[in-house]
Amino acid sequence: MKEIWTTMASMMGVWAFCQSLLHTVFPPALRYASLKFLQRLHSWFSSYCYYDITEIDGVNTNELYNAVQLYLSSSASITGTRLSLTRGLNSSTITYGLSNNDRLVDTYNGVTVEWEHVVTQRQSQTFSWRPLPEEKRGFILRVKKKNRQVVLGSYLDFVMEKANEIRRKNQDRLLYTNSRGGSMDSRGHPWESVPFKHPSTFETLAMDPEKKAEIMADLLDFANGESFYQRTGRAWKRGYLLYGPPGTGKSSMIAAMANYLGYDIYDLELTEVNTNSELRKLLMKTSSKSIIVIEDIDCSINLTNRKKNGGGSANSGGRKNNHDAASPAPPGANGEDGGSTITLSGLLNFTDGLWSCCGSEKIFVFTTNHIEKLDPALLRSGRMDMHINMSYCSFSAFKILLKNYLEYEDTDLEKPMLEELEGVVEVAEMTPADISEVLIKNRRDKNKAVRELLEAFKTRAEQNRAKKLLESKRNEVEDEEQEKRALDIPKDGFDQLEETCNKCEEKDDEKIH
Ligand SMILES: Nc1ncnc2c1ncn2[C@@H]1O[C@H](COP(=O)(O)OP(=O)(O)OP(=O)(O)O)[C@@H](O)[C@H]1O
Ligand SMILES: [Mg+2]
Repeated sequence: MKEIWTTMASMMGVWAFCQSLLHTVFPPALRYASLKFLQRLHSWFSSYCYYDITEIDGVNTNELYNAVQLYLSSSASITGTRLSLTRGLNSSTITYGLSNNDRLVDTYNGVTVEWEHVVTQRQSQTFSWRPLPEEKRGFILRVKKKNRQVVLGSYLDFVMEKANEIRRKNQDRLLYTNSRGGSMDSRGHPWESVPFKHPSTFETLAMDPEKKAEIMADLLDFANGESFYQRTGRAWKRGYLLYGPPGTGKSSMIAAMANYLGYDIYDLELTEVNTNSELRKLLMKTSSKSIIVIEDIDCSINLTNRKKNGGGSANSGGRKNNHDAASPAPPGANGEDGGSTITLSGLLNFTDGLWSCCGSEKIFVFTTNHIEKLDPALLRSGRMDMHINMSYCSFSAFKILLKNYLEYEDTDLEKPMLEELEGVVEVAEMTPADISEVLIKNRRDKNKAVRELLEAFKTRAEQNRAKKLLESKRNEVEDEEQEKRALDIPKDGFDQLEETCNKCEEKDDEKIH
């Protein structure tokens, strides 16, 4: 034992001597150069290569660093007694990651890589416009040299993609609005956002199950259709027009779509947008995987006809200063696109032009209570690919409401009652909103709720019948009056003609005499 200690002491003495010799013989510059040389020598002979991914790249945050951190948090191989936990802004989920100086091995397409999280103290605060954190953080990726191409070619893209997916899954949906008009916030963002927590889903939506399934399949095809859109040369976007009377579930459908696909919603208030270029800027600042909504489009802008100038009843509830693209621009307007007003043409470009595909995977949804007021140009396929009629409550939709509000199944209701309801639901022409009000009011007493609804259906059905009768009578009377007028016109004309002829004859007679 004593011998070992003696040997160790003498070895340390030799090491200390060598070090002091090195310090005196070699100046610092030479020392640095030889260190570099040794490192190079090591990298030549080593079968590995290393990539540094630092948290801050110059003065900007390195997106890849954040992505790697998020990606590794999903790794099944993360173990250990010390992990770092994070909860991001607008997120209700906690993610965990590698803590300082920990390592993790990952495999991708048969290639093994090793990640190390390195945290060191920042030496001195260099000058910077914004204060830098005291710690320098980064990842070192160790890869076998022969696998370098795989890592640089596709692994890092895969990491970024996976991280985005995790971020979306962890993050609450956001609802954006442009209520600030065209002005931007300090980060140059024209949209304001709040967490989107609407509980509407396709399950809670009362509508014909077949129609519902068709819409869901269409949405899913869209979301999974990247390669299809790429192959066919189409921008990866889709337009839906939801039309129907108030209270039939158009807004609820939008919320259900967002919840189904996990997309954010941009609720575009057209009346707050002053020019086409402002509209374009707003579009540029929308993210991928989002639904851009324009509600009550017939009330927001004059959309009667691109070719005609202004006017039109559609404008009555909307803006006064808009004009059509084809109409002469008012003084001060800079022409069609950069003009000082927002036009239908600008809106069409917004949904279908080159700008509509900035970012990708976007859904446009327009809603209206009056489809007949919309310009056909806006409705054509490619702009509004699917027209969804949200109409009065059908019997199948009614059964969904019964199930949602009263937890009723078909079999819970007696057959005569069910048949009676079936006979009146559709003629009553009540909206799901009307029906749900009755159900909410009586949800503690299911039988009372159904009885009250049946009464409401019958009353409304009766009112509708009376209204239709009155209307047909009014039409009959109008037709009769029109017929009479049609007969009157030639008669009046004939009387006038006869009178003129008589006068002429009298004059002729006078001349002869
Ligand atoms: N099809 C439906 N399924 C389930 N609930 C519905 C449906 N339609 C309407 N409702 C209920 O009625 C309320 C109003 O519906 P919603 O706002 O979706 O109607 P809307 O068609 O957008 O009306 P508006 O044209 O006035 O904007 C919602 O809170 C929802 O609970
Ligand atoms: Mg609505």
